[in-house]
Amino acid sequence: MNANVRIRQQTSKAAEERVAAYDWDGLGTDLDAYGCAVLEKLISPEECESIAGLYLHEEHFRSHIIMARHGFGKGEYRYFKYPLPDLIGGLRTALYPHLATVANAWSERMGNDQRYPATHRDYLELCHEAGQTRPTPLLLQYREGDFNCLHQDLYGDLAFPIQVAVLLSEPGRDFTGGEFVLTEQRPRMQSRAEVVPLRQGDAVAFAVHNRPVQGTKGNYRVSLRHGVSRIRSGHRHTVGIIFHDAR
Ligand SMILES: O=C(O)CCC(=O)C(=O)O
Ligand SMILES: [Fe+2]
Repeated sequence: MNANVRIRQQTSKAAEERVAAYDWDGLGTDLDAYGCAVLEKLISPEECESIAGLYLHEEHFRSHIIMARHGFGKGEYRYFKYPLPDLIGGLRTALYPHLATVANAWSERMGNDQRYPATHRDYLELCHEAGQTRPTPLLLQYREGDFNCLHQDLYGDLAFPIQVAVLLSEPGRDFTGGEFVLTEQRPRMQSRAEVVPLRQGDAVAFAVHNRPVQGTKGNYRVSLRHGVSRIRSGHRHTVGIIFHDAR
């Protein structure tokens, strides 16, 4: 085994262990109740700095999006290339099976036939067979005045229904404003908003587009969007981990 392979395996083991240490029953309960759940301190401040620092190194990325050019808001992001940086790839692989359990329960409750395989490798194979082969993990950068409009990260017919975003900057110190926001549109009802307080290194797992809500007459389906409120001052970086690949 060469040194690179060994380091990669250590990182993915470390990612698996850190992810397994969370209370997944509690996170599942929060996802069911609110459409989101927070994994506090998923990555260390040093790891946050080193991931945010990749932004300037174009060789890690396949594309660069200036949000204002597309009407997505204001700010910018870059999609990582394969192979993903070890920590991000490791977390994507390690988070997936826990989230797939929730995703499968949601599918069943919404009366969908879709079931998600137990490993991310098998899920990616389905994406690739469907022509969705481009990696979706991304690194976002916001400055004062920037914001991210409410949206859904869909990149083709296949969509894994839960995604994760990790805040790489420290609120109050590195930036102010810039809250992570989720909205939930209930059928024939007014929308509900959820603001998710995060510290540096915290991850939020949240519904990508739909989720079931338990009502008095069974489950109904709500439609979600997420975004970021205006950055009032400073700089804010996040890394987004999306489990389906893109067309
Ligand atoms: O910057 C954020 O907190 C949200 C980024 C985002 O839209 C995503 O990760 O999909
Ligand atoms: Fe997003």
